[in-house]
Amino acid sequence: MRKDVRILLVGEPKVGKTSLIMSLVSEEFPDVVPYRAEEITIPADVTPERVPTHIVDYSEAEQTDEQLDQEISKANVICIVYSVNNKKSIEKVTSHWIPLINERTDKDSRVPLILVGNKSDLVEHSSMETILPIMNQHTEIETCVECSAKNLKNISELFYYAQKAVLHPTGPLYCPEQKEMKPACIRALMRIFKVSDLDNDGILNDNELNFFQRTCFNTPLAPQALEDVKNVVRKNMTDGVCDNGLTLKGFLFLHTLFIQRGRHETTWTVLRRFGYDDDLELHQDYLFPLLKIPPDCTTELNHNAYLFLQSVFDKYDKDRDCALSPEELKDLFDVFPYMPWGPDVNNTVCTNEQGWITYQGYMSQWTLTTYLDVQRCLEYLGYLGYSIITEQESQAASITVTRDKKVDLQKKQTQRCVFRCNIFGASGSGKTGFLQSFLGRNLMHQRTIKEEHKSYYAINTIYVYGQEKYLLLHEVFSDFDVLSDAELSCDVVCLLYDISNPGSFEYCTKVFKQYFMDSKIPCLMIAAKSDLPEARQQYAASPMEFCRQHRIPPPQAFTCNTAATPSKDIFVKLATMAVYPHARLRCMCSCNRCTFCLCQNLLNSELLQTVKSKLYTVVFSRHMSQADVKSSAFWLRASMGATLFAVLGFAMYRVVIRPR
Ligand SMILES: Nc1nc2c(ncn2[C@@H]2O[C@H](COP(=O)(O)OP(=O)(O)OP(=O)(O)O)[C@@H](O)[C@H]2O)c(=O)[nH]1
Ligand SMILES: [Ca+2]
Ligand SMILES: [Ca+2]
Ligand SMILES: [Mg+2]
Ligand SMILES: [Mg+2]
Repeated sequence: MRKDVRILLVGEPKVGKTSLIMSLVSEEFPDVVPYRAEEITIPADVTPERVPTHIVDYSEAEQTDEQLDQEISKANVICIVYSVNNKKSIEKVTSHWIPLINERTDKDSRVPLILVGNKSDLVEHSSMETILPIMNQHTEIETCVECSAKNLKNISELFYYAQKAVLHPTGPLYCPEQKEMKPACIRALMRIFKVSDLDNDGILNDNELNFFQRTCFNTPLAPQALEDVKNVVRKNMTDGVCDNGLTLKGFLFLHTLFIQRGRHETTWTVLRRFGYDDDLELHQDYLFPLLKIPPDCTTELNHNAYLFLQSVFDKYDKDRDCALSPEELKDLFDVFPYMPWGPDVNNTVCTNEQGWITYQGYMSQWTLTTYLDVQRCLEYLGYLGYSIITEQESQAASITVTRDKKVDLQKKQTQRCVFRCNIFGASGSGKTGFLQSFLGRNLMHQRTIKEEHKSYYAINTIYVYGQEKYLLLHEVFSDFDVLSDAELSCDVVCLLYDISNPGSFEYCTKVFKQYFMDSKIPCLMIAAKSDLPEARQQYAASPMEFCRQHRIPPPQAFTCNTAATPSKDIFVKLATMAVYPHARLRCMCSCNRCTFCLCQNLLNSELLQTVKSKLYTVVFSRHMSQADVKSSAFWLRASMGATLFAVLGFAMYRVVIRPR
């Protein structure tokens, strides 16, 4: 809504423009007036809509055509004044004033016009017969009014209409010829109905109506008023009220009624509360509230946002099978102007046997959007009416901006819940297979995925030391020239090669040397397709040697060519490395230097005793100094902290390497 209103009065000389203004201000008819009144500003608190209002006079005797043009382009609403006892001044409305104004304003942003018939005290008859056809012909005419500056009739009304024409224009809402609401208005009200229909049964019951009323007008409806509203609808249509609640049809009828009775400010209040601007588009400020994200920080949904999204899921999972069928999904996104999730989403998150997005998959996808494109997430939550339903200031209240990653590293702890793993590998090395196994899909299943529905992301939850985290895998396109910052900044790097393809390891070594050798991001080498016979890699060092030279954990065998669902162990390892990148694991036997590592959590527990007795080892880190390496006579490598759990029952990877 506009923050102020500028009303311009135009018309033939001597029709009484200046007198109208003076009468409004002094509440009495001035006998003598100047040609042109000074511009006056009425302060917000004395106007009915509480918006400062400027009133501007025009006089041909004092102003040039250029000055008039300027005033026309500055005006928000123009009153064309004629005198009811002066035929010529009426003719001039259509022959001169309307065309002049239309020429000076562009078609899309036409200013509303008000036809003002002054000096009604001088005649018995009304000019409406002449005026109504003009009004029907020119849709930009918002309203017409007859008044008298002399006996102060309809003066304040005139200015109120003018103000209202700017603040609550009927143009976008209603088509007077068809006597019905315009499609854009109906669409907006349908969305509002759907958002307000909290249980998605197609009816606004008393609770939902009261919530709606409270959100829009800040007061609940009295029980009697609620009944009255329903009775009005009942009287006018058969299916407007159902099970003692308002149907969509009834809801739309009510608004048509408001508008037809000239109470369109009611409909505007509702529309604005739900984020619409004067063109009935969702306002940019509504969809994209300000949210500052400093560099090296990531974005996650907070607890309340997950609760809200859960309620949305429950609302649309009508058959309660914990998955959204295509129809249910379509129903959910009905409040969006477009379908936000394409078929690739089904290959980014977990689905059920039918290939439908499960509850877990649904939450994962929201988490992904929040992480990768928080603006989009804000937009989506806006369509769902997040701020209205949760009674928050804006969607920004749903987002946690995490602490700077550098601080996390320094303090050696993190509150984050979402971690990103970028996967590099030569073309055909099995990256997609790796991503899909994270969603529990083996090779057989993966073959059913259409190329055009493929996703370069996979996200799922994983437990890291008993805490649920989201791990986001991203397949980096193998033919890159330069890597974007997003592809370089992640929490853990996966270098993946195909053990059966002798040329595929070299690619990993190149990527590693070029981008990650000197970075602090932990790296893990994946020996993919481990079900196939191993070929000797065409590279100076074997993968094992390469890893040792560069102090990264040894290659991890992986295959998704299994009958059952692929194992999750590798993803637990990755997630652990991502969550605890600082875990410069040292000696776990008796050196007491394990100040940072995960075993700190376990120090006092029996678990550690078990670990100690079973594994007198140095868990390897590539941040470890040469001295550390040499001093250990016998050491065993495993992928960082994951080892701890690996020993305690998980499958474990161990290599014993002779000291050099
Ligand atoms: N009877 C009657 N006379 C009016 C009314 N309004 C204005 N007049 C008279 O009409 C004459 C013209 O009024 P103005 O207010 O100067 O008209 P204007 O439209 O401002 O004229 P310009 O500034 O020359 O364009 C004056 O003599 C007013 O007293 C009215 O409502 N009734
Ligand atoms: Ca309902
Ligand atoms: Ca379902
Ligand atoms: Mg004047
Ligand atoms: Mg691929």
